[in-house]
Amino acid sequence: MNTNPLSQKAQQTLEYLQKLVTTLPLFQRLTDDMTAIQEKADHFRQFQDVLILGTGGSSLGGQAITALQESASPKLHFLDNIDAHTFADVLKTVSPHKTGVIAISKSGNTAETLMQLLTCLKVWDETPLAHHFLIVSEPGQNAIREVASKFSLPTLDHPDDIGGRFSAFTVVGMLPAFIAGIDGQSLRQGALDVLANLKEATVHDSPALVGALTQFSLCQQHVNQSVLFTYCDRLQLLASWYCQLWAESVGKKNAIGLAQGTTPIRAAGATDQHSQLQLYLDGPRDKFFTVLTLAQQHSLDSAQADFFDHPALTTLHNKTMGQLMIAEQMATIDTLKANNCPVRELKLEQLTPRSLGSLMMHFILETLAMAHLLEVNPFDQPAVEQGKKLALDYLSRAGGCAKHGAEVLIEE
Ligand SMILES: O=P(O)(O)OC[C@H]1O[C@](O)(CO)[C@@H](O)[C@@H]1O
Repeated sequence: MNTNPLSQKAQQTLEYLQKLVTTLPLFQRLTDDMTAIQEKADHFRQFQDVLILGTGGSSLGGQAITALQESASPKLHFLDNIDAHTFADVLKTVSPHKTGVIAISKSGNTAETLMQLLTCLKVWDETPLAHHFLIVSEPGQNAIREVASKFSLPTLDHPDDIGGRFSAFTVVGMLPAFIAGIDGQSLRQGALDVLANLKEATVHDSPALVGALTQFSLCQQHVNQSVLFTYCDRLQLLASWYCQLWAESVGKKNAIGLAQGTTPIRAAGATDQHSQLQLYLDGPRDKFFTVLTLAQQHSLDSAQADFFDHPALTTLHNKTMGQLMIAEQMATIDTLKANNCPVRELKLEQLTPRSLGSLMMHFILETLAMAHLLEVNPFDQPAVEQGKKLALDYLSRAGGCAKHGAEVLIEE
């Protein structure tokens, strides 16, 4: 019997994950019928533009998945904020008669999403609303369902037993995926592939467990930031999705009130080599790096530079942009290693719906494993409620914004 405490924790965490696979709704629903979602998606595919309202887990999964959209239409606009300037800019570019609007909110009570929806309903008031709008929310009574009922808007159910940040494989991610023409079944298959491997895994060959254990051990040594460096623009939104998943799941107090968690950070290669890398290599040794790379980068025609003298140009001669990207991703990994920074590479042979599904499921499992190791509940987010209540309180009090010196510009 192994008496090393970390080995024991590892074994318990693996058993926890393997049990979750057979019990947790998130994993059970991966083979659910998607006919109703596909039908709604077919309807929305007729539009030129589709606005997807919602925030956090009701938006980020869809954003990460639809980054793989190949077709130009319909154009999807994920509006996940309440910056009226951005909202107005998008509204200027779309014609209500040619645009569908989908509002997603698990709880149905999120102020930001409700404000977005109420704003759109006014703009679309000369269109048949039931044709243009769709509401996705959990069953039962809530604010967004009251709006749906008042305006006779069609609805789809968000599963009530799958939390927002874990919902990318449900209607929340699948509906945008189908609208964008992405093969949602393959995406789910990628997730199922990872679960099948987990069922057979040991503590030594479960990538999710090994990833969580590495980060758990490092965070005992005050390495409490987790940088996800993506070398592919289409994976930048995956990094945003990952940040919410990780932050809301592991960043909280444990049963005896001790603050736990590591801070997720997004970095985009090669761009952020010219912005953040200096700090990463030379600054505080408090970061763990995951470099997400592609084995094959997209390539345009090779550059012609043999008629120049400067070595910065001649080095590029006959080389493609994809080759430069591959060289840079390798160089970043090796430089991090050379500077004794803890780093791992997650390499995708190809970026497809199936490989993306596998990657997302890997991160979900790694997050659940980390929460188990830290002894926190991965499924709640108690601390954010305080700010939500206060914001509504300020909103309802006249002059509340002035307290912070903020002003609201009202445009007629
Ligand atoms: O889907 P909902 O209920 O609108 O919530 C949106 C997001 O808000 C949060 O509750 C945090 O504020 C997230 O956990 C969630 O993904």
